[in-house]
Amino acid sequence: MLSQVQCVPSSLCCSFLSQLVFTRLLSENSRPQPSNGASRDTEVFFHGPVHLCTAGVRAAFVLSTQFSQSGQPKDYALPNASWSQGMLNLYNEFVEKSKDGTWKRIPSYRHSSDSRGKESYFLQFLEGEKMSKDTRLFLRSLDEEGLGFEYVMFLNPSEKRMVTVYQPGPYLEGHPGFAHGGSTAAIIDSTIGGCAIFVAGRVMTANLSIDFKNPIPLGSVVLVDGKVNRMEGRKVFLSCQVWSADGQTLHAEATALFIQLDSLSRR
Ligand SMILES: CCCCC/C=C\C/C=C\C/C=C\C/C=C\CCCC(=O)SCCNC(=O)CCNC(=O)[C@H](O)C(C)(C)COP(=O)(O)OP(=O)(O)OC[C@H]1O[C@@H](n2cnc3c(N)ncnc32)[C@H](O)[C@@H]1OP(=O)(O)O
Repeated sequence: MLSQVQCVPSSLCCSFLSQLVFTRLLSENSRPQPSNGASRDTEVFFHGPVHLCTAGVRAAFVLSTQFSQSGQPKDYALPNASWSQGMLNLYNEFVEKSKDGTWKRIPSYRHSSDSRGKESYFLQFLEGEKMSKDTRLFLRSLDEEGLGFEYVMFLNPSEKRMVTVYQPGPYLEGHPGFAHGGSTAAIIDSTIGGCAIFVAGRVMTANLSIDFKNPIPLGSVVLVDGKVNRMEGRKVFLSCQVWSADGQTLHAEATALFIQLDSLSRR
């Protein structure tokens, strides 16, 4: 139990918010705790050569693979000490909205294979896929908390909508002090990709068009709000907006086309 409290910034300990976060952590984590008092998410590393095959291109990488001490994959879509107060506020807002089932927090793991069987919405996408234990999801590729993509997604199934509470870290810098546009494209793609997967199963991005309206300061918190607008045969049309946490600044607007795949194995 102590290890879970340590995930929450100490300044929050007496606040109502900390109660919410703490309660949520307790309810979402029923995994057994380590007996030695160490954090459940203490990281253990090993190194080994693996082969990554993508679109016919083969390359050898040496990667480090991360596991929680309990042996369970770490869910990165839960609060950690790098999350700002603004990030926690938005997270708690959507956790509240999830209590009646309208919204659903999407767990997030470092490896695609760790997601298999854990989230029924995405089971169709993951079943039958060839997934290596040693590759990493791009947005979860950094070991240190807070340096890259800190985010949590919430799905609204009836609205075919996904929101991502997102805090870009310093390794995503483009212009000094601001997030690189490519990182913004990546979080948009992943957010609407989640929507597209929900409605259509296996999909790939065919087109993504982004208007960058206002730069995103590093360390700020934004809400990436994407939804499916319509499906025509195999084509899934989506749109997305990126707003500042206070809803006052529109950072980016996007439209996208995803194509439903019959099978990834043919490529
Ligand atoms: C997000 C997390 C949620 C949580 C999930 C939990 C666990 C999940 C674990 C892992 C999930 C991983 C990632 C999350 C998901 C998404 C985020 C990343 C998504 C990407 O980052 S993915 C990489 C970039 N992506 C590519 O690397 C695609 C390269 N590309 C191709 O592989 C082909 O190009 C393809 C397959 C797209 C289509 O090929 P194809 O042969 O199947 O289909 P075809 O060409 O026949 O087109 C059929 C109809 O679409 C029209 N059409 C096609 N392309 C168009 C275009 N660009 N503009 C306008 N119309 C277009 C045609 O005109 C025709 O239209 P019509 O039927 O009317 O004639």
